Amino acid sequence: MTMSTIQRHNVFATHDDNSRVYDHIAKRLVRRVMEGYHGTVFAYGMTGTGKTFSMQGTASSPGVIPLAITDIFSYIRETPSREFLLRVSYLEIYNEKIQDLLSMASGNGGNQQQEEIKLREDSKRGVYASPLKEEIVQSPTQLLRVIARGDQARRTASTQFNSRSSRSHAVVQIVVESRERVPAGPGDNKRQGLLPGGVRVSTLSLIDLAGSEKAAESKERRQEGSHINKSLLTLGTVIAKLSEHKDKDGKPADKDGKHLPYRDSKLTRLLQGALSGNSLVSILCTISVGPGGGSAASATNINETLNTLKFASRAKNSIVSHAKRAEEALGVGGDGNARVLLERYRMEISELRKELDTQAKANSKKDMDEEAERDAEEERAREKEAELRHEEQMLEMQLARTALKERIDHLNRLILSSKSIGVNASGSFSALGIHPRYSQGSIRSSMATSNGTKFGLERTESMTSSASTIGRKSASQRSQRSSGAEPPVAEDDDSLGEFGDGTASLTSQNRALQADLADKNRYIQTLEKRLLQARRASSSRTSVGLSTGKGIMVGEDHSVATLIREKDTEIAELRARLDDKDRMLAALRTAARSRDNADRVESRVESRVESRSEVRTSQILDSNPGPAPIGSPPAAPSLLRQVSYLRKRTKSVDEMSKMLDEMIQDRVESGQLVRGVRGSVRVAAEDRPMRSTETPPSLPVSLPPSLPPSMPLPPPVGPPPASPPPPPAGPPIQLQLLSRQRASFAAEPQKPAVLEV
Ligand SMILES: Nc1ncnc2c1ncn2[C@@H]1O[C@H](COP(=O)(O)OP(=O)(O)OP(=O)(O)O)[C@@H](O)[C@H]1O
Repeated sequence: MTMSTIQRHNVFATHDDNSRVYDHIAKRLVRRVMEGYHGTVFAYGMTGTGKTFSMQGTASSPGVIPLAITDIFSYIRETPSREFLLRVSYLEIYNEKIQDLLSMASGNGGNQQQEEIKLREDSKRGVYASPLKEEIVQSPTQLLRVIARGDQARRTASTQFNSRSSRSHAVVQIVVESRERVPAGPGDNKRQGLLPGGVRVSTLSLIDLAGSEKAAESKERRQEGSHINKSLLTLGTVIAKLSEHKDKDGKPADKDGKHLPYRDSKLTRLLQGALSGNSLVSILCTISVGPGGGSAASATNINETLNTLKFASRAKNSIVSHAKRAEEALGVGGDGNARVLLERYRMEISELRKELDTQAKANSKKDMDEEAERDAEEERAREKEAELRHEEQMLEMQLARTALKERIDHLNRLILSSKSIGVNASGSFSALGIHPRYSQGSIRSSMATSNGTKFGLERTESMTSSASTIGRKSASQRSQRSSGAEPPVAEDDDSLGEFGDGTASLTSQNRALQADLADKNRYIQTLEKRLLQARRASSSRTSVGLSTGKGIMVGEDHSVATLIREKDTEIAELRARLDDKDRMLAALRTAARSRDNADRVESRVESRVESRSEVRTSQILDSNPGPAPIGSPPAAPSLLRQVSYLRKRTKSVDEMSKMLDEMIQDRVESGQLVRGVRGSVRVAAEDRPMRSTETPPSLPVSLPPSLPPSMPLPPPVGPPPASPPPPPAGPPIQLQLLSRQRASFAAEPQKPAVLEV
């Protein structure tokens, strides 16, 4: 074979840059790869002839690999009807061992332990190295950076012909996955339009072979050269046989019909698919035509150049590509399809999208729930505010109710005071009426009731006893009735004729007064209800202020304020009427006491006359008088016993007077009473003189319930009687004074009282 017989295709000179070389040998192939064909571009030639320079190029003159990468992404940009996924691997065959340049640490040598990479064969993928790291790249820069990292790990060394000679075969594989885009429907968005279809997988292999070389000086270089030469020899053998023999089907085979020796080297084994016609192949053969070195070197270069040209010629004639576009793989079944990342990613994306939709729905539902929750919170806040407002209104109404109830209680106290006075009057005055000596005495007091507990109990007791004592007549009159049933209170005739027109009794007056007060209470309750209704009807908040002088002032609600003022006026009138009733009761008591005094004086005069008559007609001295029976006076007491009896009575009266003095002194000391210059005593709270029409108050006293009705009473306090009273038949009577708490009546300014002794 001479140079003239060698067919020359796309021969480039030294001054031709890499882009021109790429455009002629690789550009169309790369485009085919993007369309689904397998493609292989490798550089073959003697060491130092520019293989690496042509494949990688320089920054100013990029080679086939960077230009192919540029075209790959340009094609992706120009093909919107498809979507692509790119993954890249980078390996080297060094001394017939496969090294993963992307898994190796940077630097020359690759000392890092790696799992042995073996070549495997798959019906769909063909021959491939495994395990091999693949990196998915999304941009030209990223892809170039990955390849540059592998270049740094590639083994290079200085040789006789190249200061940085490649000592291995380097294989860059770019796997291109692509799939047709399905137009989005009218209701679909852009992403939903990317419906999964068949995925097409193709591989672009860019191989920078090590240069064949003659025996090197160093053992290492010789060993490397041996493996390099062996692999290149096998490659040449395969290509030579491919051009010489075909099987009956026209497929390349050796002369015996056996398969070609691809397995004799890792290089031919890896290039089996490409060399057998399953891939588009482009071979770049480099030779050195210029003078270099000595004559020996020139002779070597010539031989290598001839070998390269022979290789190129055989390859051109033998490598017949019958590559077909890769079938679109549907689904992810099988080992081959398992590598279709685009499908897997698409399914993963679909699943993630569903999950995203689910989360979006959940978020939407959550948002709705949160919005509902916010609405509920706002509603609760409004309800709480309304509740607080209602509570404030209720509190204001409660204040108004409290003020009203205080007035009601005040009126009730007035009523109870009136009743108590009546009871006490009936009890004490009845008792005084029963015992004329006490009713005749000068003890006069007016003690109003208080709400004290002790006093309440005493008052209750007094009221209980009043059922049998109220309105009783004098002892003589009572003794006349003693044989019969106790007359009812309503039949009390004491008051008849004593009270103005003489038609109404004290009880009747009390009942009328209480009925009147009950009516007033009901009216106050009605006013209270009207107040509440007015407050509820009012939309604006009203402020309620309590005025001690004017009662309740209700904000701007003049009608309510008017009602309250009217009520206050009625209460004031009611109070005035109560005072009038009290004065009327006091007048009744005074009249009853005057009548009792008259009866007692008459009885005392009769008793005194009888006593003197008996003294004259009986013997003066009685040596053995004997004890007098209890309950009846002695028929003929001796003078000495009379004297003794008088002393005892005097002592009893003195004791009672002493008790009263002590009580009055206590009240004077406590400030409740004020003693006058003439010995009179008045209530300290009294700020106005007692009117002449008012009845002097009487000191409430009560008799022990065990006191027998027929028991003689001690003499009244005051001027001693002209003659000694009949001798007592029993123990001296002890007056039970009501407790001091009754002095709290002083807090009632409307109830003036004067206590005189
Ligand atoms: N066309 C060219 N223009 C300018 N310089 C070139 C050209 N071809 C090769 N060179 C230079 O020649 C030297 C050797 O080139 P290169 O390393 O590419 O050879 P090689 O064939 O890869 O050798 P080896 O097989 O030993 O790796 C490099 O310094 C490179 O820059």
